[in-house]
Amino acid sequence: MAVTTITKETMATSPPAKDPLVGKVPPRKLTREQMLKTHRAHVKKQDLAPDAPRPVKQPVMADAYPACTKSIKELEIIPLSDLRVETHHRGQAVIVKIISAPFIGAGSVSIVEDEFGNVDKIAIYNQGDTSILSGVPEGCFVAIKEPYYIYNNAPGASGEALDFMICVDHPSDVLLLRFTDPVIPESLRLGPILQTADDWRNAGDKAFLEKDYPTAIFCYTEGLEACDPSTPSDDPKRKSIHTKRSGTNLLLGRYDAAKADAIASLTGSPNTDWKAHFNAGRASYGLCDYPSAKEHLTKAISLINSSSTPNPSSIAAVQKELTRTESRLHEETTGDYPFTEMLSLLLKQGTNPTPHLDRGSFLLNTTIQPSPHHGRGLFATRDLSPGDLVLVEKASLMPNQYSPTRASAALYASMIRQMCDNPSLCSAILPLYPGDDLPYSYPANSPSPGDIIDSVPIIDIFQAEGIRSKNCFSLPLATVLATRPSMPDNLLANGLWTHTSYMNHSCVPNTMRSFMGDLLISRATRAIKKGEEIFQQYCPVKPNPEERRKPFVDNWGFTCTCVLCTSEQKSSAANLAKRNELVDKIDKICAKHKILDNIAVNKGIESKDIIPDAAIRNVDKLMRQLEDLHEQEIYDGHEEGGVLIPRLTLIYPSNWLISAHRGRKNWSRVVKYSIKVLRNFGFRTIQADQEKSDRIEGVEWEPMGLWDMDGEKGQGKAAGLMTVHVVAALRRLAEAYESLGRKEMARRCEEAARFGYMIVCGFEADLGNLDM
Ligand SMILES: C[S@@+](CC[C@H](N)C(=O)[O-])C[C@H]1O[C@@H](n2cnc3c(N)ncnc32)[C@H](O)[C@@H]1O
Repeated sequence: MAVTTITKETMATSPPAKDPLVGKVPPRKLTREQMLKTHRAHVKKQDLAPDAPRPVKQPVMADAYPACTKSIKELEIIPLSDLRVETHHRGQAVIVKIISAPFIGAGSVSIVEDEFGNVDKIAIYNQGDTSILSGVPEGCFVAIKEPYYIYNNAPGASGEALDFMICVDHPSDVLLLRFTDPVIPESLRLGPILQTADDWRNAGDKAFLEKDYPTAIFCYTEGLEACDPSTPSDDPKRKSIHTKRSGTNLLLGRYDAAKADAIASLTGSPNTDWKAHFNAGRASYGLCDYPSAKEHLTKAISLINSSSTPNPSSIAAVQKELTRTESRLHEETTGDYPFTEMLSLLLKQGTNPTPHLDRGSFLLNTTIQPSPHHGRGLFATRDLSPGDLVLVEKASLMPNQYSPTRASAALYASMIRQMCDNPSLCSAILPLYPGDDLPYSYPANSPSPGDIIDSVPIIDIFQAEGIRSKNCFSLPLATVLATRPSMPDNLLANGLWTHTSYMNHSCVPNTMRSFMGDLLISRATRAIKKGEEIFQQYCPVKPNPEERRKPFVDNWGFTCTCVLCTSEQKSSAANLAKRNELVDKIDKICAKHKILDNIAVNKGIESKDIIPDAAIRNVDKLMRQLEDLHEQEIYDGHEEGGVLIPRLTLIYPSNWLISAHRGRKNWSRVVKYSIKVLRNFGFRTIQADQEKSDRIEGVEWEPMGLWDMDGEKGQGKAAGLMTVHVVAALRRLAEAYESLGRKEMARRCEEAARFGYMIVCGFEADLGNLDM
């Protein structure tokens, strides 16, 4: 079923303050008949619309509570009749049988019965489709560890009987029990449904053929349990069930389990062991563990070759996997990617492309270390030049969901499901910074999220949501496509890149991030020395310093101390206030005379009108006043080792003036204001220095000077901010020089624009995309 929307439809309503029932056993509950009748009516309605989208529950941080970290064996089993209202039953558990079909809403709601005949309702959230518990079939047994018993309707709602349920948020708080599990009370047990390992294996095979893979896994597991414990561990029956379960786990994307089963199925005979290594290799590939994949696949080939009758089709199948594994290893070690080919692949896929590219991650240029700014950061492991690839990382998680209202819920659901399915992922995801909102922590030296208890990893959904919100990125299908004016800019998915997540923020960073499918590409925007911290912009920065600060405080809980933010703090309050007034005035004039500009932000805004002289003069005058309000001693390189500090509020009027003059083919003015745009983004050009002497058009200029601004002296302090607007200004400059007959300058500007566009898009993309 599709994961589509976030809803709180089945969330408990908060009890009123001082509710006398809180902490007490309810005085009366719905009877078994009432409960089953209402539930069946819901299920019937659901059956009439089986394809209705399945919503996702969004956790509410105010209600956060820790996951159970104890084994079921350590907990006191209590009857359902002991459950107290709005209470987390720490140290206790219930064991119940599911006695109804589930109602699938934001979670799975079922009716359950305990060994004493007590009946209650249970809502299980956050189970993935690979788990039987996402469907909670009637007749299965579950243990709910440290159950949370809540109101299911508003207490005292007029005319309604009080209704309660057990709410299971953390997926590891509920265990699917095997039919013969000794924790199931004797009176509740049905006795084994099937008797022998062969019966269970056949049942597994049947479920497999019906493509009910979670049930197949359940049956194979029962089959393994039913194997005679006195038989040796290399019992062929046991081995064959492991092989089957390995293949099924591979199909479900449960690579950790698939690999463990493959290894458990090794017999010592090349005739069967090549298959075990083949499965282990494919599972390792699924886990992006390419060295291990190569090892297993190489072993598989040598085993096939050593058998008396090597099967050519088996060799071909393994060789195919080995070849692609070697390609991933090549990418991981060299950073060599066919980006243009990758883009064509994304575009070739038609209307519903999958963003998942079969590529490795190139991370060798960076390492995680403690940062003076916050916690841990990413640092360069070697000197990098402007434009160099800093890293390419394949998303650890990235659902194919580009609808803005659904993208974050889809990523949250995928995080939970993937960690349950592949517990080894927990070691990459759970150390990420979760923010400071969790009202509890897990004591050191005792089990905590990610640890395996009762055969499943402990997952805390509130912690996971904190990690999602502090570490995820939004992304288009490809950044180069997003720079096309014709592309809608609201199609954004959400993903998690666990290595890049360690990068701290700077408003004027030394790298720029772009995307290609599910690959995050980061390139250096200036020279970075080995050992230097690497920064990225968490979100596009606002020109106004006050507005700029807000998202970082609100969403990420920090105040930025980059050279731009600290420099701007030195401006007088009076100057900042006057700047705001001028910006308002300029905005009003510009809004009246919208300009034609094909850079990304102006998508869809077009005007063929010639802008009146008076408006141009006015904007020019106000812009000069605005320039004068940027104190030279702060912005013009007298402080901070000669670094030019961006003057972001001046960019919009400079761009407007470029377009206004371009409309009149006044090329010398286009040159003047394009150079101003570059300077206002913090780039020093030789020409910009000459600007005041009015010799703009007579000065030769070295385009690379744009990027390598200050050499050794400015190392780590340069503040040029690379954006698609810089590229657009360079193109305008090139066009203007061309029109003025200055071919060499035009060529150099075009070359600089291409270089900038490579940084913006992550690869050498065609500048023509900016006109599409
Ligand atoms: C994605 S994490 C970055 C890695 C983080 N430093 C860590 O130790 O895991 C984002 C968090 O890092 C912190 N952070 C990032 N950039 C920062 C900066 N420039 N100054 C202070 N804190 C920053 C904020 O707390 C933010 O919520």
